[in-house]
Amino acid sequence: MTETTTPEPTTSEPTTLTVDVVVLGAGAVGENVADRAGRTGLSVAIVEEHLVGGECSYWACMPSKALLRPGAVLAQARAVAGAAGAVTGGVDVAATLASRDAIVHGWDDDSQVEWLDGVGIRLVRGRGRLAGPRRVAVTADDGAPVVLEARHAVVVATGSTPVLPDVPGLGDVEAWTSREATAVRDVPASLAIVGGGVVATEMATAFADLGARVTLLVRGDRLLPAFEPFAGEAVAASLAAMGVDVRLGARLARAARTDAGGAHLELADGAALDVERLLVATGRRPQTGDLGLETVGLEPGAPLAVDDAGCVSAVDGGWLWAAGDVTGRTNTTHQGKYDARVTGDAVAARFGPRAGDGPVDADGDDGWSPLRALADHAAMPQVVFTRPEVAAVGLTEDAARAAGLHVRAVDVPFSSVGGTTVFGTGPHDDGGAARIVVDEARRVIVGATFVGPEVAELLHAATIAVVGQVPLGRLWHAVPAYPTRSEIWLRLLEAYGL
Ligand SMILES: Cc1cc2nc3c(=O)[nH]c(=O)nc-3n(C[C@H](O)[C@H](O)[C@H](O)COP(=O)(O)OP(=O)(O)OC[C@H]3O[C@@H](n4cnc5c(N)ncnc54)[C@H](O)[C@@H]3O)c2cc1C
Ligand SMILES: NC(=O)c1ccc[n+]([C@@H]2O[C@H](COP(=O)([O-])OP(=O)(O)OC[C@H]3O[C@@H](n4cnc5c(N)ncnc54)[C@H](O)[C@@H]3O)[C@@H](O)[C@H]2O)c1
Repeated sequence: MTETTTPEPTTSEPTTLTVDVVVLGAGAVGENVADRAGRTGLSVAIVEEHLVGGECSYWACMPSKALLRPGAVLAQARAVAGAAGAVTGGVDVAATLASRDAIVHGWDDDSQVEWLDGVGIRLVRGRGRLAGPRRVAVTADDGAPVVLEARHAVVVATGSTPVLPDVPGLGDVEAWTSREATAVRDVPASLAIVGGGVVATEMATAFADLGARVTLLVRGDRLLPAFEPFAGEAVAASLAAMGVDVRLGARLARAARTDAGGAHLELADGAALDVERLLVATGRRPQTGDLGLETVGLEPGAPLAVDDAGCVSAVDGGWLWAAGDVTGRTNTTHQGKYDARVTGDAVAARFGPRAGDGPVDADGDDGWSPLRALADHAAMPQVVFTRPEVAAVGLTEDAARAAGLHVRAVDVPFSSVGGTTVFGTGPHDDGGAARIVVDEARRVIVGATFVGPEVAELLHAATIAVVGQVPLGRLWHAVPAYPTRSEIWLRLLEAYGL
């Protein structure tokens, strides 16, 4: 379980470091794999080419939520009589950007590096590539080559990168991805966003709050296509009420740089617009293009398909593992970290000091083994921090039917709940709505969606109900407090017929 270093005689030769486990990528997922495997006594080295903490801490979850929170608070205050009068202005742009800077620690990862040091994980800074079985070659930041040899396992947690559509002229307009948007210093007067998913809707909300004139160019016929249709409809209506120009069925055909340095955009239907900035938010792909996958017989660029423990079973020997965005299996931090805990524990169970004490892939008493990421199949939660927020877990009605389940969807508006009156509703906000999707064969909830202001915190109850497969008859005895918006649960069960 020790770490050994073999310095080579000349500086051009690589230094070889041998550890039990090598983790490639120190985002939230890589850090959690390293922690879970390392806490059992395995020696772990983690390779990171940019900042320890990865996308989520510096360019994704945290800065985007910092940009969104002030507008959400102001909107909610405006919805409450007695508080509304105290709101005399809009979002304070300078203070919001300063708060974002503080939340991302000024893009400095000292505190996370300190944490790695504290738990005994060896950080190797630089770009890593697989160089055959159990070997990772790193070009360190100072240019010195390092070879990491893993006695037992290499875990890939290199995340994902934005996918840019093939639009003529896109390269000339220096289009933003979510990185530039979340790190914004000068808010553009006008911003066009291509995409209708999570990044597009969150950034449209944030930049409208920050004072930009926002145009949303959505290829499809609705926003947030992965969610229940009423979610995208509510967000589209709210964005329009905020002054965002939401164009459905809009295809960007061509882009060109304007004399002023902005972007001239031509749409497939012949319409055109000039904007100061263009943000492209058209999805992400697993980051496996330049990882040396070909040295272990895998195809570069493809997601690293894993089994429920996180093992890349296409590679012989059980030494290659992966977790997080790079697997194409999850696309949120919380679910990636869940996979990381499972994978770190599975690696420890297979190779750690207690390996051999018991079966490594045994199911728990109820079939839910801690060494298998089963929630990925049945109960992934996600919150979209738009206004209204969208909070969903499990299957949509359509997805459940496509999976062959005989389901019934039950819909209830939040206006039916006393707690909503106290919480407050605004002029363009009716309080929102909720849906549960019930598997009629088992009378359990397989999906739930809440749409409304600050519904994020309502989600975990639904996640527990879905993972716990709590029968509706038993849920009936879970009494929500009055007057809270959790009474939506009572209304949903009544609407079902209890
Ligand atoms: C704008 C935006 C907002 C988001 N908001 C949320 C949110 O609110 N909630 C949520 O749950 N999810 C959110 N997500 C998704 C979330 O950011 C990702 O799911 C999460 O970051 C994935 O974590 P990861 O560790 O797998 O990958 P990453 O965070 O991408 O980490 C991978 C790390 O590997 C490093 N790396 C890659 N290749 C190499 C290499 N060859 N050598 C060395 N290092 C390498 C990278 O530098 C990076 O640090 C958001 C995403 C975006 C784009
Ligand atoms: N709050 C959160 O949990 C959160 C926030 C932001 C991002 N994320 C995650 O980050 C990832 C990336 O987000 P995203 O919004 O970029 O992806 P997404 O998959 O959510 O949405 C992509 C959108 O782009 C559209 N699109 C795809 N190709 C296109 C093309 N060629 N032209 C025009 N439109 C096109 C799609 O129809 C879709 O509307 C997602 O997996 C998301 O879950 C999560």
